Amino acid sequence: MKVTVVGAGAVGASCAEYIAIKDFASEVVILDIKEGYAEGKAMDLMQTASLMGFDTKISGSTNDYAKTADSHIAVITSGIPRKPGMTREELIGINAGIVKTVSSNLLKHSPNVIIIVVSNPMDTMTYLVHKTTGIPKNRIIGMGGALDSARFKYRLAEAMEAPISDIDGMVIGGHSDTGMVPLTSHATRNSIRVSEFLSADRLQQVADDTKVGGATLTKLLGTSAWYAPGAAVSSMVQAIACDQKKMFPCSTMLDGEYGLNDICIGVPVILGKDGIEKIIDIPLSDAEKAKMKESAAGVTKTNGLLEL
Ligand SMILES: NC(=O)c1ccc[n+]([C@@H]2O[C@H](COP(=O)([O-])OP(=O)(O)OC[C@H]3O[C@@H](n4cnc5c(N)ncnc54)[C@H](O)[C@@H]3O)[C@@H](O)[C@H]2O)c1
Ligand SMILES: O=C(O)C[C@H](O)C(=O)O
Repeated sequence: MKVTVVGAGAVGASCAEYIAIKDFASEVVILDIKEGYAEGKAMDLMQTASLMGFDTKISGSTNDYAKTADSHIAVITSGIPRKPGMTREELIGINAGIVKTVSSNLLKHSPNVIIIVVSNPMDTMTYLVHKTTGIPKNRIIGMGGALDSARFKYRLAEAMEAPISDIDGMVIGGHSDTGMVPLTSHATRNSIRVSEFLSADRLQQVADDTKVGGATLTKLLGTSAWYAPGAAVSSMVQAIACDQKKMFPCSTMLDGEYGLNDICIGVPVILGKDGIEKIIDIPLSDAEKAKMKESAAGVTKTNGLLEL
């Protein structure tokens, strides 16, 4: 199983590291446009192999896509991250051109590759890959909900003073500061609804903190986060590589599900060897439906900025 990670920056390197440590892929190729950068990251990571106990072979490439040939899965992390005070949507001007070129180059050498889009604004970048490559929708997956759900569980555990392993919960909708829809009414601690443990006000605070999770970290770090994003991507790559049939909220092209069409937005899907094997259309409350509709309107507005 060969995996390519485009972008050897913070998220790309973290993603490659977690994939290697989990030791399910035979080969990871990291590619970056910056001369020598991917090769350096790959060599540094390979020098952790004997310490961390993995056999995955990691190599680097400076913009040579021939080295990515016959990849099963490719992760696109290339592009600029936001700085404190910015929204993800403001990155579209630079990142759209990068994502378009990168996805086209990947497909020249790996025509059957499954693409995971990470670069922001992620839902719109996922839509762009659909519109410009024309490959089947099961092979284009946007990563956002897996990360947002991990942050939701972190905030729920914090509020309940509970171990995170007790918590289950999911965030759907657009991967933006205002567009995320944390499903507080569905979240549980060991099968008991979290509303049994937390007041409505505290639950609202958890949802609000979850939605600005990326912005909070960007303010603290001066650039956006990488550990949890890298871990989220690696879990999705593993689900596909190992045909796990696991459920993650992912950005996917909708054809009527959730009452939405011609939009990529976060909804629960099953990930297995074919990529997105099923979209799960769960019943939402009227309030959640209204939030999802508003979120979709935001993503559609950003999609309108694309030059297709
Ligand atoms: N979807 C999510 O949940 C999520 C999470 C974290 C970050 N992100 C996004 O991921 C992107 C990367 O973030 P980062 O922190 O790793 O940034 P970074 O600046 O650390 O790394 C980006 C890398 O992309 C490379 N690059 C630029 N153009 C390229 C091209 N044409 N081909 C190959 N490589 C190219 C750069 O040289 C750089 O090394 C950003 O857009 C960020 O907003 C998304
Ligand atoms: O917040 C960002 O800009 C990066 C990423 O989308 C995140 O949620 O960490």
